Amino acid sequence: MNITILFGTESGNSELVAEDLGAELGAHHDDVEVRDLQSFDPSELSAERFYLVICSTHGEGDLPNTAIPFAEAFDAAPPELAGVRYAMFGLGDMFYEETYSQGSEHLDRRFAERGAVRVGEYGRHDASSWDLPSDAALAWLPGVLAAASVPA
Ligand SMILES: Cc1cc2nc3c(=O)[nH]c(=O)nc-3n(C[C@H](O)[C@H](O)[C@H](O)COP(=O)(O)O)c2cc1C
Repeated sequence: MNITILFGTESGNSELVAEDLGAELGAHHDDVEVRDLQSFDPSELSAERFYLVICSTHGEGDLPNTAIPFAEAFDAAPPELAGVRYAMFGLGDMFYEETYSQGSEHLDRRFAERGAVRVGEYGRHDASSWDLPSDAALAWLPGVLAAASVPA
């Protein structure tokens, strides 16, 4: 399975998660790439790959800096995403209550509106918890791979 891990971050946590997932998946799959959303064009999304999207929340439930150019490009030229499968992992902080983890949801909504299908549980990490973001993501990963029928 060809896997692309996309991350949107502002202070680096999502990038670290993406790199740790990439290292884990790279041990079992030949074609695993980790890409920052700020240098990934929406037109690159393909049904030939499986996507793990890792994205934090900033401002008041907003996208983090490196996901903003992607969202703007997406809105300017919404891609056709029929056949595209992805899993979503949002980083946030329950301290923010009603905007908890909403950054990733801005991407999730865009993907769904264009016909992509989310696979597996919607993963989340709460910065107010004792868990490290990568530990939470690595615990989330096997269920997603099983749901996507990707060998672990
Ligand atoms: C200025 C600021 C605003 C934030 N706003 C929110 C928010 O509205 N909702 C939320 O769930 N988390 C919010 N967070 C928490 C971050 O999403 C969380 O710390 C996350 O782990 C950061 O990941 P990153 O380093 O990949 O950007 C905010 C953090 C900062 C510093």
